[in-house]
Amino acid sequence: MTSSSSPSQDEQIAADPRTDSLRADALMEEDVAWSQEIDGQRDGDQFERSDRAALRRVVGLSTELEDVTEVEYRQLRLERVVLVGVWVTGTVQEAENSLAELAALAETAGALVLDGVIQRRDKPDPATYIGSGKARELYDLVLETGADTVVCDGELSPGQLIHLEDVVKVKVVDRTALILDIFAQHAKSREGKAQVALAQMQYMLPRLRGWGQSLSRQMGGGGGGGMATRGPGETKIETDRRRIREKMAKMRREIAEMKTGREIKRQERRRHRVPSVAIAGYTNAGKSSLLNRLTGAGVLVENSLFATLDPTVRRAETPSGRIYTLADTVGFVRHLPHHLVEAFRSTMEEVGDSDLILHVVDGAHPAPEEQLAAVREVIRDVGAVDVREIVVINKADAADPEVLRRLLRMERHAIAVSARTGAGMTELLALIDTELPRPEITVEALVPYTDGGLVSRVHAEGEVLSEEHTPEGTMLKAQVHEELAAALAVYVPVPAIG
Ligand SMILES: Nc1nc2c(ncn2[C@@H]2O[C@H](COP(=O)(O)OP(=O)(O)OP(=O)(O)O)[C@@H](O)[C@H]2O)c(=O)[nH]1
Ligand SMILES: [Mg+2]
Repeated sequence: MTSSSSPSQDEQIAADPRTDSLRADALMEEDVAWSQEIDGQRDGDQFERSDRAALRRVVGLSTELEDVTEVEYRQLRLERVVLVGVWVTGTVQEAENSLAELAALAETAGALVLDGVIQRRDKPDPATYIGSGKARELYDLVLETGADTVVCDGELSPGQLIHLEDVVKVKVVDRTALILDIFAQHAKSREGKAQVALAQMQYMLPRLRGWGQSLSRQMGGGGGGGMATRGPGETKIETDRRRIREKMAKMRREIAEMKTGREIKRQERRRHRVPSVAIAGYTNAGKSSLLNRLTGAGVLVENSLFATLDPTVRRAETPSGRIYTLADTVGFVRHLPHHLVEAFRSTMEEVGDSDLILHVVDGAHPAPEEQLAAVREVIRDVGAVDVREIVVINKADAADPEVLRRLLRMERHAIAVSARTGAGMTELLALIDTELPRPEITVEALVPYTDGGLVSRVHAEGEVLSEEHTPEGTMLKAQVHEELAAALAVYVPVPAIG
């Protein structure tokens, strides 16, 4: 149909007979703004489509392409997607934010976002997620944009995926699958990879029939019947299912073993009573940037969602010289797939186990309050309700000062900082110092110079109130934790009986 060198755009224009005559003009346009040009000259039918559409178009969603090489690169290996959301509750702004986030997720997964629509409904359609009429309009949009995948903003049942695929004639995936895919791409450690693989298998198991298996659709209701009614395909699916279950069991055993190693390290830290601070927060809030800024850790920072999947723990020191650990954690997202919450529970327990949570929120995001709420929900989920929290409002350099004021008013225990410029870091460090639990036991001990290691420990793990070098050894007065107090007990001078 076309002999041009940039096939997909041409094809998609040419494929639509209504725009065929516009093709030559469109090709002369230098940039990708062609779609608006064509929009302006649409025939009546198309205007009507947008008029009657309860499918509300969310503007500004298309992936911004920086240069031609990127266009070619993306077209070679990436999927072209159209997003669709069902807007059940809340304001239109909230619904649009959710779809904008889905667009960011899709881009993080490597897709090119062509368009996005939302439909207002009381609840998602049990058969096709969006209403069946709207599903046919979605099919038009798929044709028009040349998309090869539709991404739905929710978790769809296996049946909904199949039925919607039937109508739109391209692959349909949901938010859960998308997030699983990103996690799979980003996991680096052996444990992280295993956890994601396990979550993917859990997700796949009930959907095994779904993927292009017309057979399962013919079988209909629940696949009752005995051997006699069972086709060869069904047997294959059952075999697959059994294999997946076996793999999952093996994976669970492996994960349990890997977890032990991390547990031991964590207990070691606990035994030494090193206070721990966990940096938690919504994905892309700037958690890794903050860790880097506070400790020079050199952790990967990326403007993409879920850049961090493997928890990093670094040693840090308060201005007063106390040692503590600072842990970077996996980012949170609204509607975090249940399987992933389970898979990453052990990682998130790191948050629950800490003495202090630095809850990082992106002050420059359009809806920081929603992010705060979503993160708190997960924190509650992993049972970390009793841990003290400092809300760290990040990206103060880019945020609207009015929003910063609003957040600071709302959150009693909050501080505005910028991990990028370093603004607010001194204050944050001081705040961490005051919030970290202090050792409770006051001791006075005369530690001989032969046991200098113990003096160093008191400095690192406790708080030295006074220190004096005498001929017999170091005279220390300090606040220490129980174990250290026990170690010092032998050097506590026995009061003279007078
Ligand atoms: N303007 C501005 N941008 C920032 C600031 N802190 C971080 N960023 C940017 O925000 C993006 C995300 O930063 P990360 O530190 O990777 O965020 P994260 O919370 O670790 O993200 P995940 O690991 O993906 O959950 C990067 O592009 C950073 O450069 C800041 O204070 N100001
Ligand atoms: Mg990170």
